This record gives sequence, C-alpha cells and structure tokens, in this order.
Amino acid sequence: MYVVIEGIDTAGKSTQLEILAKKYNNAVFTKEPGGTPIGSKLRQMVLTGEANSKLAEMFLFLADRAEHIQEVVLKNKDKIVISDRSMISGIAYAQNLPLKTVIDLNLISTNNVLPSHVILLKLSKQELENRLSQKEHDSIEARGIDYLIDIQNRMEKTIKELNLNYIFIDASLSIEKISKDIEDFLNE
Ligand SMILES: Nc1ncnc2c1ncn2[C@@H]1O[C@H](COP(=O)(O)OP(=O)(O)OP(=O)(O)O)[C@@H](O)[C@H]1O
Ligand SMILES: Cc1cn([C@H]2C[C@H](O)[C@@H](COP(=O)(O)O)O2)c(=O)[nH]c1=O
Repeated sequence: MYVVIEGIDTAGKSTQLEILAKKYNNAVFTKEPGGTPIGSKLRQMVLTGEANSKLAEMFLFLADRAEHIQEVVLKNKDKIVISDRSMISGIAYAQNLPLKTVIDLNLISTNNVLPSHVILLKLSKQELENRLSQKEHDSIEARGIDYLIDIQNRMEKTIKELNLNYIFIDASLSIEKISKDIEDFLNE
C-alpha cells in the first residue's frame, strides 16, 4: 500500500500524518522533498530558492522523487508506506509547463510507480489566507494565495487525469472529522 497525503501549503498534511503515525505504527512514514539523504540536500536547495530557473527547480524535485521512489517506496513495497506529498505535487507545482509534459516527466522519475491511495486536503481561499497569515513563508509560499489556489486546482485535475484511487476532503473540517474520513478511506 502506497498512501500519499496531498494538499497545498498549510492544508493540514502534517497534522493528519501525526495522527496516522499513532494508528499505523508499523508503517513507513516519509516525505517529498527530503525523504532520503540526497533528498534532504535537494529540499534545502529548493526551499531557500537557490534555483533561479523554474525548470531547474522542477528537475531538483524530479531528482528527489526518483531517489525517493527507488530508496524508500520500492524498498518497502511489502509494508504500508505513507508519504507527505508525491508526484501529484510535482505535477501541480510545475505550472509553467503543460500538464501532459509534466505528467510524462514525473512518470519517468517514478518509473511508472503510482500511489494506491491519494488523500487530497482542499482549502478555501479564505482559510488559506487565514493559515498563511499565521506563519513565516518559504520561497514557494511567498508566491501568494492565487498561485496556491491554482496549484490546488491542478492537483485535483492531475489526480483525475491519472485515474487514481482518491478522496478529496474539505481541509477546514475539524481535525477529528478529517482523521475519521481518512481512516474510513484506508479501510475501504
Ligand atoms: N482541520 C484543521 N482545522 C484548523 N486548523 C488546522 C487543521 N488542520 C491543521 N490546522 C492548522 O493549520 C496549520 C497548518 O497545518 P499543517 O502544518 O498540518 O499543514 P501542512 O499541510 O503540513 O503545511 P505545509 O505544507 O506548509 O508543511 C497549523 O497551524 C495547524 O495547526
Ligand atoms: C514535492 C514538491 C513540492 N513542492 C513544493 C510544495 C511546498 O511549497 C514545498 C515543500 O514544502 P513542505 O513543507 O514539504 O510542504 O515544495 C514543489 O514545488 N514541487 C514538488 O514536486
């Protein structure tokens, strides 16, 4: 089982992962970017805005993803792997390129491995504004509200385009209700 939890910045992914970690104590918890030693270095580079070129930035994420799939997802394919972000973020955040092109590049990076379960936490513009106002922004969050809402729409489109097994959850529901919906989805 390869489960991914997706959503734009502040959607509540870490909050739900903390709850999942208590329920699934035999699962492998991981993340993109940064789920491997090389990935940690790549994460630092992208989030501090070292790449000036958007294309270079996307290739850094793709490198992280290729290493992560080989070293974490495939090496634990007999276990439950639960990841904070995945190729869905990779496709959605690379919004300067056509969806089809980015999907193809991402499928190369994952060796065609797709998640078995996708959880997308969806924020309203108002709730996103509220949550972003309460934290310091990294170089991607600094791109603003409209940018992130566009990314969220691309996430939804990507999940449907790839015909994945998914649940979309309103991220402004209570933490407990979201967690229950996730548990039901994983137990289906
Ligand atoms: N269901 C919820 N209702 C209200 N606030 C929430 C809910 N879930 C999370 N939060 C709050 O929203 C903020 C962002 O949550 P969290 O860090 O879990 O998001 P994230 O998706 O992991 O963010 P990022 O991608 O930026 O790391 C935190 O202050 C958290 O306490
Ligand atoms: C995987 C991936 C991520 N991003 C962006 C999304 C976030 O702004 C950051 C990651 O930070 P988080 O604390 O882990 O949420 O990177 C991206 O632009 N492209 C990607 O492929």
